[in-house]
Amino acid sequence: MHTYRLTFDCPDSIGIVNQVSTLITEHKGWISDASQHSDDETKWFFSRIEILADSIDVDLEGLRELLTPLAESLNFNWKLEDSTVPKKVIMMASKATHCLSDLLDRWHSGELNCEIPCVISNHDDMRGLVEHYGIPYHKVVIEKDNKQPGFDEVERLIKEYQGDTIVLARYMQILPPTLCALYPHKVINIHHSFLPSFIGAKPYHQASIRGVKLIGATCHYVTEDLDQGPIIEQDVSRVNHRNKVEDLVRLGKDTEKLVLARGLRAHLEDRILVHGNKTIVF
Ligand SMILES: Nc1nc2c(c(=O)[nH]1)N[C@@H](CN(C=O)c1ccc(C(=O)N[C@@H](CCC(=O)O)C(=O)O)cc1)CN2
Repeated sequence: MHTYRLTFDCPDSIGIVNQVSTLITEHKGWISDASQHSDDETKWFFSRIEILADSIDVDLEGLRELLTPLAESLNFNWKLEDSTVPKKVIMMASKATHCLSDLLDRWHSGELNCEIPCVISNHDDMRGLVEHYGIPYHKVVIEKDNKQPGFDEVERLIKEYQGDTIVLARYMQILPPTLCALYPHKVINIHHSFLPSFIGAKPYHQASIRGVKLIGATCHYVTEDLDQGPIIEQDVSRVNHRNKVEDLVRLGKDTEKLVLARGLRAHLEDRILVHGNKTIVF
Protein backbone atom coordinates (compact mmCIF):
# COMPACT_ATOMS: atom_id res chain seq x y z
CA MET A 1 0.00 0.00 0.00
CA HIS A 2 1.42 3.40 -1.01
CA THR A 3 1.41 5.71 1.98
CA TYR A 4 3.04 8.89 3.24
CA ARG A 5 4.55 8.29 6.68
CA LEU A 6 4.56 11.25 9.05
CA THR A 7 6.52 10.78 12.27
CA PHE A 8 6.98 13.56 14.78
CA ASP A 9 7.67 14.33 18.42
CA CYS A 10 7.11 17.59 20.28
CA PRO A 11 6.33 19.14 23.65
CA ASP A 12 3.02 17.63 24.77
CA SER A 13 -0.17 19.71 24.76
CA ILE A 14 -3.87 19.26 24.17
CA GLY A 15 -5.15 19.25 20.59
CA ILE A 16 -2.04 18.08 18.70
CA VAL A 17 -3.76 15.08 17.13
CA ASN A 18 -6.81 17.23 16.28
CA GLN A 19 -4.73 19.89 14.50
CA VAL A 20 -2.72 17.37 12.48
CA SER A 21 -5.69 15.17 11.55
CA THR A 22 -7.81 18.23 10.64
CA LEU A 23 -5.10 19.42 8.21
CA ILE A 24 -4.94 15.96 6.63
CA THR A 25 -8.74 15.67 6.44
CA GLU A 26 -9.11 19.14 4.87
CA HIS A 27 -7.02 17.76 2.00
CA LYS A 28 -9.09 14.56 1.76
CA GLY A 29 -6.31 12.49 3.31
CA TRP A 30 -7.29 8.98 4.47
CA ILE A 31 -5.40 8.01 7.65
CA SER A 32 -4.72 4.28 7.34
CA ASP A 33 -2.71 3.95 10.56
CA ALA A 34 -2.07 6.16 13.57
CA SER A 35 -0.06 5.59 16.73
CA GLN A 36 0.86 8.00 19.47
CA HIS A 37 2.43 8.08 22.90
CA SER A 38 2.27 10.80 25.55
CA ASP A 39 5.14 10.59 28.04
CA ASP A 40 3.92 12.02 31.33
CA GLU A 41 7.42 12.09 32.84
CA THR A 42 9.03 14.19 30.08
CA LYS A 43 5.75 15.86 28.97
CA TRP A 44 6.68 14.88 25.41
CA PHE A 45 4.42 13.61 22.65
CA PHE A 46 5.22 11.08 19.92
CA SER A 47 3.20 10.23 16.82
CA ARG A 48 3.32 8.15 13.65
CA ILE A 49 0.60 8.63 11.04
CA GLU A 50 0.23 6.83 7.68
CA ILE A 51 -1.84 8.50 4.98
CA LEU A 52 -3.00 6.76 1.77
CA ALA A 53 -1.02 8.58 -0.92
CA ASP A 54 -3.81 8.26 -3.50
CA SER A 55 -6.37 9.85 -1.16
CA ILE A 56 -4.80 13.20 -0.35
CA ASP A 57 -5.02 16.07 -2.87
CA VAL A 58 -1.30 16.98 -2.63
CA ASP A 59 1.91 15.08 -3.35
CA LEU A 60 4.63 14.39 -0.76
CA GLU A 61 6.30 17.77 -1.15
CA GLY A 62 2.92 19.51 -1.14
CA LEU A 63 2.08 17.79 2.14
CA ARG A 64 5.48 18.82 3.53
CA GLU A 65 4.71 22.45 2.66
CA LEU A 66 1.25 22.21 4.26
CA LEU A 67 2.66 20.71 7.47
CA THR A 68 5.61 23.08 7.89
CA PRO A 69 3.75 26.02 9.55
CA LEU A 70 2.00 23.66 11.99
CA ALA A 71 5.26 21.81 12.68
CA GLU A 72 6.95 25.13 13.47
CA SER A 73 4.14 26.32 15.72
CA LEU A 74 4.16 23.05 17.71
CA ASN A 75 7.97 22.66 17.72
CA PHE A 76 7.93 19.32 15.87
CA ASN A 77 10.97 17.17 15.32
CA TRP A 78 9.52 15.52 12.24
CA LYS A 79 10.02 13.38 9.14
CA LEU A 80 7.77 12.73 6.16
CA GLU A 81 8.64 9.66 4.06
CA ASP A 82 7.16 7.89 1.03
CA SER A 83 6.61 4.18 1.73
CA THR A 84 7.48 3.29 -1.88
CA VAL A 85 10.97 4.81 -1.68
CA PRO A 86 13.26 2.07 -0.30
CA LYS A 87 16.06 2.99 2.09
CA LYS A 88 19.63 2.34 0.91
CA VAL A 89 21.13 0.01 3.51
CA ILE A 90 24.90 -0.46 3.58
CA MET A 91 25.67 -3.72 5.39
CA MET A 92 28.93 -4.12 7.33
CA ALA A 93 30.30 -7.38 8.77
CA SER A 94 33.57 -8.96 9.86
CA LYS A 95 33.87 -12.78 10.09
CA ALA A 96 30.69 -14.09 11.74
CA THR A 97 28.32 -14.94 8.89
CA HIS A 98 24.98 -15.64 10.56
CA CYS A 99 23.56 -12.13 10.87
CA LEU A 100 24.58 -10.93 7.41
CA SER A 101 23.46 -14.11 5.65
CA ASP A 102 20.12 -13.96 7.49
CA LEU A 103 19.52 -10.35 6.41
CA LEU A 104 20.56 -11.06 2.81
CA ASP A 105 18.12 -13.98 2.66
CA ARG A 106 15.29 -11.86 4.14
CA TRP A 107 16.07 -9.11 1.63
CA HIS A 108 16.26 -11.52 -1.31
CA SER A 109 12.90 -13.05 -0.39
CA GLY A 110 11.33 -9.57 -0.29
CA GLU A 111 10.77 -9.61 3.47
CA LEU A 112 12.95 -6.52 3.95
CA ASN A 113 11.88 -3.61 1.71
CA CYS A 114 15.21 -1.92 1.12
CA GLU A 115 18.09 -1.65 -1.33
CA ILE A 116 21.51 -3.04 -0.40
CA PRO A 117 23.94 -1.01 -2.55
CA CYS A 118 27.00 -2.77 -1.14
CA VAL A 119 28.52 -4.74 1.71
CA ILE A 120 31.68 -3.52 3.46
CA SER A 121 33.88 -5.85 5.49
CA ASN A 122 37.34 -5.82 7.04
CA HIS A 123 37.81 -9.44 5.93
CA ASP A 124 37.35 -11.44 2.71
CA ASP A 125 35.41 -14.32 4.31
CA MET A 126 31.97 -13.32 3.02
CA ARG A 127 32.79 -12.13 -0.49
CA GLY A 128 31.39 -15.29 -2.11
CA LEU A 129 28.18 -15.17 -0.10
CA VAL A 130 27.55 -11.49 -0.91
CA GLU A 131 28.47 -11.67 -4.61
CA HIS A 132 26.13 -14.68 -4.93
CA TYR A 133 23.34 -12.13 -4.41
CA GLY A 134 24.86 -9.79 -7.02
CA ILE A 135 25.78 -7.21 -4.38
CA PRO A 136 29.14 -5.36 -4.59
CA TYR A 137 31.58 -6.39 -1.85
CA HIS A 138 34.27 -4.05 -0.56
CA LYS A 139 37.02 -5.28 1.73
CA VAL A 140 38.34 -2.34 3.76
CA VAL A 141 41.16 -3.31 6.11
CA ILE A 142 41.21 -1.41 9.42
CA GLU A 143 44.86 -1.25 10.50
CA LYS A 144 45.15 -1.89 14.25
CA ASP A 145 47.60 0.96 14.84
CA ASN A 146 46.27 3.38 12.20
CA LYS A 147 42.50 3.01 11.84
CA GLN A 148 41.52 6.36 10.35
CA PRO A 149 42.50 5.68 6.70
CA GLY A 150 40.29 2.59 6.73
CA PHE A 151 37.34 4.47 8.18
CA ASP A 152 37.91 7.31 5.69
CA GLU A 153 37.44 4.71 2.94
CA VAL A 154 34.32 3.36 4.67
CA GLU A 155 32.90 6.90 4.76
CA ARG A 156 33.78 7.43 1.10
CA LEU A 157 31.99 4.22 0.09
CA ILE A 158 28.87 5.06 2.12
CA LYS A 159 28.70 8.45 0.36
CA GLU A 160 29.48 6.96 -3.07
CA TYR A 161 26.58 4.50 -2.70
CA GLN A 162 24.38 7.17 -1.08
CA GLY A 163 23.70 4.95 1.91
CA ASP A 164 21.09 6.34 4.32
CA THR A 165 21.21 3.39 6.73
CA ILE A 166 24.21 1.35 7.90
CA VAL A 167 23.79 -2.05 9.54
CA LEU A 168 26.66 -3.48 11.61
CA ALA A 169 25.90 -7.21 11.26
CA ARG A 170 28.53 -8.37 13.73
CA TYR A 171 31.04 -5.82 12.43
CA MET A 172 33.77 -6.01 15.04
CA GLN A 173 35.37 -2.59 14.78
CA ILE A 174 34.46 0.46 16.87
CA LEU A 175 33.34 3.27 14.52
CA PRO A 176 35.09 6.61 15.10
CA PRO A 177 33.10 9.55 16.48
CA THR A 178 33.30 11.34 13.11
CA LEU A 179 31.43 8.54 11.36
CA CYS A 180 28.86 8.23 14.16
CA ALA A 181 28.21 11.98 13.98
CA LEU A 182 27.56 11.82 10.22
CA TYR A 183 24.77 9.25 10.61
CA PRO A 184 22.82 9.90 13.83
CA HIS A 185 20.16 7.23 14.45
CA LYS A 186 21.05 5.67 11.09
CA VAL A 187 23.70 3.15 12.13
CA ILE A 188 22.18 -0.03 13.58
CA ASN A 189 24.23 -2.58 15.54
CA ILE A 190 23.51 -6.03 16.90
CA HIS A 191 25.24 -6.55 20.21
CA HIS A 192 25.38 -10.16 21.32
CA SER A 193 24.26 -9.60 24.90
CA PHE A 194 21.20 -8.28 26.73
CA LEU A 195 22.48 -4.74 27.27
CA PRO A 196 23.44 -3.11 29.52
CA SER A 197 25.05 -6.38 30.60
CA PHE A 198 28.37 -7.38 29.02
CA ILE A 199 29.25 -4.32 26.96
CA GLY A 200 32.26 -4.58 24.61
CA ALA A 201 34.05 -7.53 23.07
CA LYS A 202 33.34 -11.22 23.76
CA PRO A 203 30.06 -10.85 25.71
CA TYR A 204 29.38 -14.60 25.62
CA HIS A 205 32.70 -15.23 27.36
CA GLN A 206 31.74 -12.62 29.96
CA ALA A 207 28.33 -14.28 30.37
CA SER A 208 29.85 -17.75 30.74
CA ILE A 209 32.20 -16.53 33.47
CA ARG A 210 29.22 -14.88 35.23
CA GLY A 211 27.16 -18.10 35.11
CA VAL A 212 24.05 -16.48 33.58
CA LYS A 213 20.80 -18.41 33.05
CA LEU A 214 19.70 -16.14 30.18
CA ILE A 215 21.72 -14.87 27.23
CA GLY A 216 20.44 -12.20 24.91
CA ALA A 217 20.92 -9.88 22.01
CA THR A 218 20.34 -6.15 21.63
CA CYS A 219 19.72 -4.11 18.48
CA HIS A 220 20.60 -0.48 19.04
CA TYR A 221 21.53 2.71 17.26
CA VAL A 222 25.26 3.29 17.25
CA THR A 223 26.81 6.25 19.03
CA GLU A 224 30.43 7.00 19.80
CA ASP A 225 29.89 5.51 23.25
CA LEU A 226 30.35 1.77 22.71
CA ASP A 227 27.10 -0.22 22.98
CA GLN A 228 25.37 2.69 24.78
CA GLY A 229 23.13 3.90 21.95
CA PRO A 230 19.29 3.93 22.02
CA ILE A 231 17.96 0.37 22.24
CA ILE A 232 15.59 -0.64 19.42
CA GLU A 233 14.89 -4.33 20.11
CA GLN A 234 16.03 -7.08 22.53
CA ASP A 235 15.34 -10.73 23.24
CA VAL A 236 16.73 -13.54 25.37
CA SER A 237 17.14 -17.32 25.37
CA ARG A 238 17.57 -19.71 28.30
CA VAL A 239 20.88 -21.44 29.08
CA ASN A 240 22.08 -23.64 31.97
CA HIS A 241 25.10 -25.02 33.78
CA ARG A 242 25.68 -27.69 31.11
CA ASN A 243 26.30 -25.03 28.43
CA LYS A 244 29.91 -24.16 27.68
CA VAL A 245 30.78 -20.81 26.05
CA GLU A 246 30.70 -22.49 22.62
CA ASP A 247 27.08 -23.45 23.35
CA LEU A 248 26.25 -19.86 24.32
CA VAL A 249 27.73 -18.68 21.02
CA ARG A 250 25.69 -21.29 19.11
CA LEU A 251 22.44 -20.69 21.02
CA GLY A 252 22.85 -16.93 20.83
CA LYS A 253 23.02 -16.81 17.03
CA ASP A 254 19.30 -17.43 16.58
CA THR A 255 18.42 -14.64 18.98
CA GLU A 256 20.88 -12.24 17.32
CA LYS A 257 19.41 -12.88 13.87
CA LEU A 258 15.82 -12.40 15.03
CA VAL A 259 16.54 -9.27 17.06
CA LEU A 260 18.52 -7.61 14.26
CA ALA A 261 15.87 -8.41 11.64
CA ARG A 262 13.09 -7.03 13.88
CA GLY A 263 15.09 -3.88 14.62
CA LEU A 264 16.02 -3.22 11.00
CA ARG A 265 12.41 -3.80 9.88
CA ALA A 266 11.16 -1.26 12.41
CA HIS A 267 13.71 1.24 11.07
CA LEU A 268 12.80 0.56 7.43
CA GLU A 269 9.12 1.09 8.23
CA ASP A 270 9.82 4.39 10.03
CA ARG A 271 8.37 3.01 13.27
CA ILE A 272 11.19 4.25 15.51
CA LEU A 273 11.31 7.66 17.21
CA VAL A 274 14.32 8.53 19.38
CA HIS A 275 14.10 10.81 22.41
CA GLY A 276 17.31 11.25 24.36
CA ASN A 277 18.81 7.79 24.73
CA LYS A 278 15.52 5.97 24.46
CA THR A 279 13.32 4.85 21.55
CA ILE A 280 9.59 4.67 20.99
CA VAL A 281 8.94 1.78 18.59
CA PHE A 282 5.38 1.84 17.20
N1 LIG B 1 31.11 3.70 17.78
C1 LIG B 1 30.61 2.46 17.91
N2 LIG B 1 31.11 1.45 17.16
C2 LIG B 1 30.61 0.20 17.30
C3 LIG B 1 29.61 -0.08 18.25
C4 LIG B 1 29.10 1.02 19.03
O1 LIG B 1 28.17 0.85 19.85
N3 LIG B 1 29.63 2.26 18.84
N4 LIG B 1 29.19 -1.39 18.45
C5 LIG B 1 30.17 -2.40 17.99
C6 LIG B 1 29.81 -3.85 18.05
N5 LIG B 1 30.51 -4.50 19.13
C7 LIG B 1 29.70 -5.27 19.91
O2 LIG B 1 28.52 -5.46 19.53
C8 LIG B 1 31.89 -4.43 19.34
C9 LIG B 1 32.76 -4.54 18.26
C10 LIG B 1 34.14 -4.46 18.46
C11 LIG B 1 34.67 -4.29 19.71
C12 LIG B 1 36.14 -4.19 19.86
O3 LIG B 1 36.67 -4.09 20.95
N6 LIG B 1 36.85 -4.18 18.70
C13 LIG B 1 38.30 -3.97 18.67
C14 LIG B 1 38.96 -4.70 17.51
C15 LIG B 1 38.65 -6.19 17.55
C16 LIG B 1 39.29 -6.89 16.35
O4 LIG B 1 40.22 -6.31 15.73
O5 LIG B 1 38.84 -8.01 16.03
C17 LIG B 1 38.53 -2.48 18.40
O6 LIG B 1 37.70 -1.88 17.66
O7 LIG B 1 39.56 -1.99 18.87
C18 LIG B 1 33.82 -4.17 20.79
C19 LIG B 1 32.43 -4.26 20.62
C20 LIG B 1 30.53 -2.10 16.56
N7 LIG B 1 31.09 -0.79 16.51
